[in-house]
Amino acid sequence: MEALLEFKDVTFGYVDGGKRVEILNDVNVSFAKGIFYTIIGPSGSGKTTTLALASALDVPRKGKIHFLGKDIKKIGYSKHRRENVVLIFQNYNLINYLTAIENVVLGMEVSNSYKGERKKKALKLLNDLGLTEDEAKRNVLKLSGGQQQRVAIARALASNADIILADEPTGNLDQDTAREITTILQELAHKYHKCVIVVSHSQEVADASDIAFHLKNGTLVEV
Ligand SMILES: Nc1ncnc2c1ncn2[C@@H]1O[C@H](COP(=O)(O)OP(=O)(O)OP(=O)(O)O)[C@@H](O)[C@H]1O
Repeated sequence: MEALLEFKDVTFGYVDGGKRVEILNDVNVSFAKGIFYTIIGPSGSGKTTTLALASALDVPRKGKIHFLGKDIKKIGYSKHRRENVVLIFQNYNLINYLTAIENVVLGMEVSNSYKGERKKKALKLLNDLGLTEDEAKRNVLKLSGGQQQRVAIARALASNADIILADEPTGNLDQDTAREITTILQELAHKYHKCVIVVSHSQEVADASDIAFHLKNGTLVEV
């Protein structure tokens, strides 16, 4: 299977009190389209840091990250961030004073479609993810947590990025809603052919994924 995103001997750490603390040590891992991955591991092991590197919010101290075989340094970190990856967070990160549709439209490229068309496409995505038209037209603060996370997922899908990164996307949800969102994350990979990489503390989310990695002592190991 063709690798979409590859970590090649990636080492990264932070300087803490004048001392460098390595978080990832020579990590080699590759991610493909159409697959739902999870990264689990103890608190502070570097899961969020791994997503930050995948999205070029941070850059490796040693080693390289490739997108479709090309070093993202050569692609350009901001281009990679803008075009190839999109992030979903535990607290949804929606714009509070806008409706669900308007939030999804914000995730789209402005390029050549009219605003009316973009709104229609946003409504279709929200419908596909289980929101009614009435809910889609509502201010996002008047939606439940699970519905807000669906809006965040619709916004991610609207972006056309191949890689969807999610940091604890079910962390604020009750068990049933968390299960529904997990099923949607699975669909992002299997139905929409995205490369989905989810950081989670939930064993249930890990069990639902195609490939689960355990991050411990600076290394990712498939479990
Ligand atoms: N900007 C930073 N500067 C210094 N240290 C940092 C910085 N960001 C993270 N760290 C440290 O790096 C380590 C890994 O952090 P990270 O957030 O990646 O862990 P995590 O596995 O996602 O943890 P959790 O499960 O608690 O969210 C932690 O010890 C953290 O304190």
